[in-house]
Amino acid sequence: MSIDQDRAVQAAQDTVVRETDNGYRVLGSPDESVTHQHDTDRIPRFDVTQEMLSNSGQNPEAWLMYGGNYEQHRYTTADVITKDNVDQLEVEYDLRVGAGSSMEGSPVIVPGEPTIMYQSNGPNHIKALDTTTGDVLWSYTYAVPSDVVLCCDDNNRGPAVYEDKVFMTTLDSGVVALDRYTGEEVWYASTADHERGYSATWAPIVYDGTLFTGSAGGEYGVRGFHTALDAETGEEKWFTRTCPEEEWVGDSINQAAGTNWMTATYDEERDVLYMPVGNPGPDFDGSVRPGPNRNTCGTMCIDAETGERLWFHQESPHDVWDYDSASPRMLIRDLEFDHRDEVRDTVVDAGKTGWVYSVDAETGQLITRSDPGVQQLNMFSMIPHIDDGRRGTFMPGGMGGCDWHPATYCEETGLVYYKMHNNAQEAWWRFEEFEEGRKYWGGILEDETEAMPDDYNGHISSISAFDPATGKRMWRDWIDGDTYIWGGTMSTTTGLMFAGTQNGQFIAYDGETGDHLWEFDTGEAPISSSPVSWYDPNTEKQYIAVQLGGSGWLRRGKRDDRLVVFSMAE
Ligand SMILES: O=C(O)c1cc(C(=O)O)c2c(n1)C(=O)C(=O)c1cc(C(=O)O)[nH]c1-2
Repeated sequence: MSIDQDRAVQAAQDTVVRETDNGYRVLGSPDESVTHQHDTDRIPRFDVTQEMLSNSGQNPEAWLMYGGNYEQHRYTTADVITKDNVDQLEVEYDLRVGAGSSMEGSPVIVPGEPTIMYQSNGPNHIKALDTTTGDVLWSYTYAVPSDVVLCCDDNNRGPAVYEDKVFMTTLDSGVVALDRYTGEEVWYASTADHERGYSATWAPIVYDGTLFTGSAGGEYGVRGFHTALDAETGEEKWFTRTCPEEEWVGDSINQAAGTNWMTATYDEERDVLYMPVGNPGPDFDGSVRPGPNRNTCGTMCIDAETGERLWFHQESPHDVWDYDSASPRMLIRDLEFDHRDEVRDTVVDAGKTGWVYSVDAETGQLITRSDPGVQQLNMFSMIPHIDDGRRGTFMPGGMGGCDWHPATYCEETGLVYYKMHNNAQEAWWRFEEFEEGRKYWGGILEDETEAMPDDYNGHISSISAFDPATGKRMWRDWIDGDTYIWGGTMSTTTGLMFAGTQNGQFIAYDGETGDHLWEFDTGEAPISSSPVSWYDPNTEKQYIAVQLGGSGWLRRGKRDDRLVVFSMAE
């Protein structure tokens, strides 16, 4: 298939390379935001309605939001690809996107003639593509200011759509709304001051004309918040701080962190949001913030209408390990807890601790905590010292367990599938003065091989299937050798589960047994993203799209940024 490859990299060619002041990443952003238009007439003109969004998870032809549906199941009802034929999956096209940047995102698929994909990547490039040909119809690059500070790369994890617009969070803690037919800017809203250390890296979510977005910057002593904007105008509807002032000691609330830097889950029946919440600030030195540090490292439920905080489930009280709990929450309705003779709507997540938690959607009470997904050592049992020279080894290290990586709930198998990081780290605790816009860690983490526990099994990652009702681990696949997984999972109604590794294997698993049914070799391009899938009646094919390229905190792997689309004819 011939694709105009130049169009795909055009957005990247607009960039000028700059160093961020923390010296961590090189940003390539133009001085002014740029739109390139190509065949914009090819994009069918119709509103993406609330009804379409609400039905996204059940519509095999769509993937209309980050998690596939508001419950964030990352599951498709498209059924052309099965356990029997998955080994015949073929590459439909392989597009270089040319940003040389973080590729952690997950595209959105709007069905139509033709079906359109909105695909974004760091630093704030977004494109509209004709999914049948791979042609870029427009592209847009946001002018990221050069003084943004980022803990973990210039990430962008995906767009959101609503009616005639497409939305993207921007690295300077903002949201930009574009005309989804032309790629032209409609509005921009800043949600916090990026010079103070705030940023934004996740995909926003829209319900009934309201866009929900959050805060990143937990490593810079910011104060985490969630906010709702009018999707039509960008005007603020409400703004809620994550951590309650009355439950923090003294001034420590001003650097409380507790950011929510991954996409919130919307519960259409209760009209509430379940939000992942990260570490308290500073990350390691807990002595300057006595107490449990509510509401950090856990799940927060808030009223979507008012922003009022309703309940909080904490996974690491008074955290000193950087145990963010960022992986998107999955809402599983009417989950049967046979051993308790109960049926509950349940919010499921895994934190960096390495456990999967099932909590009651109504009250936030813990129902089940799973078997561990990885090896655990010294967690919560060490007493951190801040006098120089004292340090401690703990496992999982600060990368998890499960970091930001989204999981999938397969309605067919009834299991949830989590990627987890199996590494030990050493933490050094030290006192640091807070300075606005500078890293505020209160210590450092080191990834030393001597720090590995005696019984370390040598595998950096595992991927596991858990029963969310019992917490039982049904299977676990230890990833071989020195490679690891740093992306999300996706499942299908035919019982398949897909995930990619950092040494470039894209794997189709039998969701029931964990057997590898098919592997695609990307030529060592790492996979740091989460796949999506859809069926296109125009071509009578099911597609799977996955972004390739480097990512985030680990910053390993080639910056070989591509979008690969696989297909299977009916
Ligand atoms: O506290 C925060 O605001 C925040 C933000 C981010 C981010 O925006 O990517 C990460 C983290 N924390 C973090 O703790 C972390 O481990 C992490 C890994 C990654 C990545 O992209 O691989 N981002 C982030």
